[in-house]
Amino acid sequence: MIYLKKAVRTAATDHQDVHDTVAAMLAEIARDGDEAARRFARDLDKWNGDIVVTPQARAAAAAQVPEQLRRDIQFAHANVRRFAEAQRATVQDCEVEILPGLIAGQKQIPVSAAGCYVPGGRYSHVASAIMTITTAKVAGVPHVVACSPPRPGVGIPPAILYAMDLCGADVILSMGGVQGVAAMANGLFGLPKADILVGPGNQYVAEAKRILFGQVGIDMVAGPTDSMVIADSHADADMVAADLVGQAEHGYNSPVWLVTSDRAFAEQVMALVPALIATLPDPNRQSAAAAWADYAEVILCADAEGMAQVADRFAPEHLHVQAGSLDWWLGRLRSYGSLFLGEETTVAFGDKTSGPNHVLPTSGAARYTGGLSVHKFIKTVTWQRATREGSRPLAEATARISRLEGMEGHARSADIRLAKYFPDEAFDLS
Ligand SMILES: NC(=O)c1ccc[n+]([C@@H]2O[C@H](COP(=O)([O-])OP(=O)(O)OC[C@H]3O[C@@H](n4cnc5c(N)ncnc54)[C@H](O)[C@@H]3O)[C@@H](O)[C@H]2O)c1
Ligand SMILES: [Zn+2]
Repeated sequence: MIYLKKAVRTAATDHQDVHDTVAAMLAEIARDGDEAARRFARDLDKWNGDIVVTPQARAAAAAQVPEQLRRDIQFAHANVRRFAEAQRATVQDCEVEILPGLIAGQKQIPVSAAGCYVPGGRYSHVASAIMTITTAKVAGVPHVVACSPPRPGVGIPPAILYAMDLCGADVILSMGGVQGVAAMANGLFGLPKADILVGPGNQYVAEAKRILFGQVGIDMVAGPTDSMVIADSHADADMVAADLVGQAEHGYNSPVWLVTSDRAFAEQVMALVPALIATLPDPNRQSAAAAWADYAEVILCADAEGMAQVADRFAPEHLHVQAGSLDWWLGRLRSYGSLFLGEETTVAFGDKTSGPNHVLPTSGAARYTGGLSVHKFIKTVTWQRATREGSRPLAEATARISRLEGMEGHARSADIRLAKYFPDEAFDLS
C-alpha cells in the first residue's frame, strides 16, 4: 500500500489537563451534590432555570417543532426502534440439563436505571437522543434518564427535547457536560443512580464516563468520530468526495480515510475535496478543513484484499464500501463499528435516520467491540439448581479439587451435603 496523503496529527495531546479538570469537578459534585452541579450549569452553560424538565415544558417543546421535522424525527425513531427490537429478539434466556439432576440457565435482565447523554454544545444532536433512549427503552430498562446541555435563556433546544420525550425518557435533565453525567451517575435531583451511562459527548463527557466506570457501567470510551471509504473504479468521485467532507465536518480532529485501488480515482477525489469544503458554512468549514489537512489519509492498495487488510487494521468507526461485489466485502471485513454497503446508502443516513445505532467505537476500538445496542443495557446472568442425586458427583469432585487448591472451607460445603444426603455411604474426598 502507498500513502497518497498522510495524516500529520493523530490522537489528542491535552489529555492530562482534561483529566485533572474533570476529576476535580467530579470530586466537587460528589461532595456538594445538587448544589455543585447547579453551580457548574450556571458557570459553564449560563443556566439558572429548572434542572428537571417539567411535563409542561416537554409538552410545549412539541409545539415549537415544525410538523415536517416532527414527522422526520418520528421516522428516525421508528427505524431505530425496529432495528433495536430485532436485536432484542436475538437476546434469549436458555436452560440446559448439564447432567442428570443439575439444570442451569441464563437470564437476560435489563439494568434498572440508565443515563443517556445527549450532546448539544456545538450541534443539536437530535439523532443521539433517538439512538440512546430508544435502545434503552427497547432493552426494557424501566428508568431512563436523559440529559443534554441547556442553551442560555432557552434550555434544551425544542427538537432535542421533543425527540427525548418521543423516545420515552422517563426524566429529562437540562444539564450537560461533567455535571450532567455526574447527576445521572450519583442520583442527584431525586433520581435513582444510573447503572449504566451511555451516549457520545465531547472530551469532558468522555473523561467523566471513563473516571466513573466501575462505579457505573459505560457503553464505551469515545474519541473523535472517524470514517473510512473503500472505493474501487466503480465508485462515483463526486459522491465519495461529498461523503468524506460530510464526515470531516464533525470536528477538527475527526479523521476521514479513503482507501482505493485506483490511483486516478484517488487523485480525482483529492482534487474535489478542497472545493467542497470551501462551500460549507462557518464554522463547519473550519472543522472540515482542519480535519482534512491534518488527520485525513488517502491510501492506494493493489487490490480488494489489500484494501480489506487496511480497513481491518484501522478498525474504523464507520466503514463505507463503494465498490463492486458487496457480498464479498460483507463476508470479508472484520473490524468496523458500522458497515455501509454501496453508494445508495451513506454514513449520514446511519448518523441520523436509518436504524442501526450511531453510537459506535472510535479510535480503533472496533477491533474489540461493536457499538451501542440493546445488549449493553441487558445483563446476561446465570442460575443453577440441583437435586440431591445431581449434587452427589458435584460434591465429590468439588471437595477433592478444593482440597487440592488448599481451600478447606469450600471442601466442607461439599462434605456437609454428602453427609446429609448420603449418610450411609463412605466417600474418598482427600
Ligand atoms: N460518535 C458519535 O456517535 C457521536 C455522535 C454525536 C456527537 N458526537 C460527539 O459529541 C461531541 C459533542 O461535543 P459538544 O462540545 O458539542 O457537546 P457536549 O454536550 O458533549 O459538551 C458540552 C458540555 O461541555 C461542557 N464544557 C465545555 N467546556 C468545558 C470546560 N472548559 N470545562 C468543563 N466542561 C466544559 C459544558 O458543561 C457543556 O455542557 C463531539 O465531540 C462529537 O464528535 C459523537
Ligand atoms: Zn457523521
